[in-house]
Amino acid sequence: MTIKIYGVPISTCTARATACLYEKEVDFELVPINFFGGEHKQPAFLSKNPFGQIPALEDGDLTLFESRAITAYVAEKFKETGTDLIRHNNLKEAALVEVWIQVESQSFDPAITPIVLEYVLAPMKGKTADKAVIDANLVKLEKVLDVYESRLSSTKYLAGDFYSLADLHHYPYTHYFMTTPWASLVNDRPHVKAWWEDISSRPAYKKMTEAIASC
Ligand SMILES: N[C@@H](CCC(=O)N[C@@H](CSO)C(=O)NCC(=O)O)C(=O)O
Repeated sequence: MTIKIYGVPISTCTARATACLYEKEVDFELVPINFFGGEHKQPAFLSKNPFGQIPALEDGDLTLFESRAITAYVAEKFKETGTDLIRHNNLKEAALVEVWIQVESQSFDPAITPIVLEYVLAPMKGKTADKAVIDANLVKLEKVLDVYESRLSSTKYLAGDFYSLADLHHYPYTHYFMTTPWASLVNDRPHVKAWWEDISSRPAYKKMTEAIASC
């Protein structure tokens, strides 16, 4: 049974889910959703995600939504193959992976998302970016990245000296953020820069960006 991902490659949250499948080297079918045509708000998709947001996953009779729940499922289901993303044989390491998964979701994502949505998505919709929103969230993002700089001065990756799902979750929004005029927030922090260069050199990231570029 092939796993299906419903979404579009340029969608950051779809990309988070597909990056995990690429990292685990799991075959899947991407079922395109006509995002700009509003298909994600139609009954057929709402039956997969009542919140009307992409991505959704189907694996046999299981349907999931929320990209981080999807990656957790994939990482658990395929924990014995490919990259160990969740450190399932080491309780302490697994707990630290969860800490930094939550940090990405609760602190990093809320700061970086508005910047990317304003700078990248707004023009796609013919709108001008709201500079006040960008400026306010750049301040928040700097504070988060200062914590990352400190953490990454003592560990190679966020959860420890091993790559994990916590690092992978940063792929999509950081990918877009690095195309904005504020990439220096990453590049001016040596340990954050080294971390980003390391994790974005992985094949899974390259496959994710190739899929985005193919749109
Ligand atoms: N917490 C969820 C967010 C999904 C989401 O915002 N999806 C966007 C596209 S990705 O940027 C989306 O579907 N937006 C349309 C909408 O919110 O109506 C997740 O991680 O899967």
